Amino acid sequence: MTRLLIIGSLEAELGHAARIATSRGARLRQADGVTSGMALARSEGFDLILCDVLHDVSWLVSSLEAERIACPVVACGRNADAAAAVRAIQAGAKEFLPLPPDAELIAAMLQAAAGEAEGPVHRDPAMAAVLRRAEGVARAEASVLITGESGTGKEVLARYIHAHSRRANGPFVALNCAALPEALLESELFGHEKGAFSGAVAARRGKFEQADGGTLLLDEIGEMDPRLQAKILRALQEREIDRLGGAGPVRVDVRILAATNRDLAAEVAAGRFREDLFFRLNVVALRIPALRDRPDDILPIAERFARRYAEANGLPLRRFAAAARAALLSHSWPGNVRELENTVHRAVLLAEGEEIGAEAVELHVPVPRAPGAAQASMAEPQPARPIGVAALVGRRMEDVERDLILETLTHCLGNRTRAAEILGISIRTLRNKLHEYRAAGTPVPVAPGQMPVAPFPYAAMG
Ligand SMILES: Nc1ncnc2c1ncn2[C@@H]1O[C@H](COP(=O)(O)OP(=O)(O)OP(=O)(O)O)[C@@H](O)[C@H]1O
Repeated sequence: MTRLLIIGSLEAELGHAARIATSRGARLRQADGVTSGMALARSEGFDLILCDVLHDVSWLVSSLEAERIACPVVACGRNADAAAAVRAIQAGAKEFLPLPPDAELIAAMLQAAAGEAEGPVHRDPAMAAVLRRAEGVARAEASVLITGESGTGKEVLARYIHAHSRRANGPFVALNCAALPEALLESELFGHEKGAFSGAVAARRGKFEQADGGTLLLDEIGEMDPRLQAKILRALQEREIDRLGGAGPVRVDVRILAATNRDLAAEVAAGRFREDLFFRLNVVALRIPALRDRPDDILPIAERFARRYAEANGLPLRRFAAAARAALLSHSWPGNVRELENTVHRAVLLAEGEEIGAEAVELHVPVPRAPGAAQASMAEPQPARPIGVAALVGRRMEDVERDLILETLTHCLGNRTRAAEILGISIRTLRNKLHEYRAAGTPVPVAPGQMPVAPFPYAAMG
């Protein structure tokens, strides 16, 4: 079930959008303005926010960013208001929804916000066995530990378990435990009262409370600090949590799924992960095989992505030519399904002609990892031209940053959202940097279709 927040009056067209959304199963909340909308976002957590352009979309997006509330914002406005649409996208809105709303468009938005609504694609017997087992345990209440290399589909499997569980109508909330420093992770998990620490300007419900009645996925749990591991254990055993600065425990009804690409048993043996928590989480263990170990999945998953990215870019659906299929099957996919997704995305944009040919399928040879580097670094496509850090010595930080940003953008065919994701910076930061580079006369890559007259992939202005 998608949790939707609408900011704006429900009296006119937005009311119609709200009715379509609820008829498609969304759970709806409404706020009259961005300030009250922010207050709801802090306390409840949403999968999607629809904001009327009559309100300050830019303030909303930057406030969400500043408070690290990850939630896509779709701006909406009257059909003819092209300038408002451009302003909203520039302000960081993910999409623009013209009003009066189109029912199919709303359905597609809700589906995209709910994540993998289509479920995992599979043809290989190895993956079929994992999914059978997942379905079997879905209806139980036990915790499940999902392991597998980075990008194998651990979150997709967690959503699948949630969708087949008795909690399917409750929220599914995911948190990446490696993405935040310990203090922030703690308040993200358990919430805090206003003034609990400097910077806690308003009370905020944590992920445990947001997931009440549903499922909480703790992704990359192997990275969690032992002190927080103890708090998670308490939440599992007592079914209650303590907000930071809170007056007393809060009861929560949450099923925990945990995912990791580490060998947690080895982490326990090394004294880095609590044994009691490990046993508690590991009641049921599901291991997703690496993509290279389930070759029959490669082509069906590639076809799903080819369809998805053709639709998203308004391009015709094309089949893979025989040579392209052979190339996909011969690669070892160190970045697993995520790498396949990036490769197919690029191929869809690069392909010319009736079919997606082998020349559009760019496969990158992985760069050897530095000792101790997180495995997650293998998830993203590798740089086209591997460079050792030592080779950068003597260069200015600023120049290296610019080259990295532009190279990543080229690699993403000018897609800024994707580039910002890979670089780990906000779209806004990326946009500001690109403005600077352009102002200094450096050409900046643009996405195909964005600048029809400019030669791809570089345009002097974008
Ligand atoms: N079987 C599948 N069918 C369709 N899409 C899939 C499948 N498995 C993974 N994906 C897609 O591949 C990408 C990576 O999947 P996901 O985020 O679930 O991996 P992960 O193992 O959780 O990654 P990480 O270890 O980095 O957290 C996502 O875009 C997801 O939608």
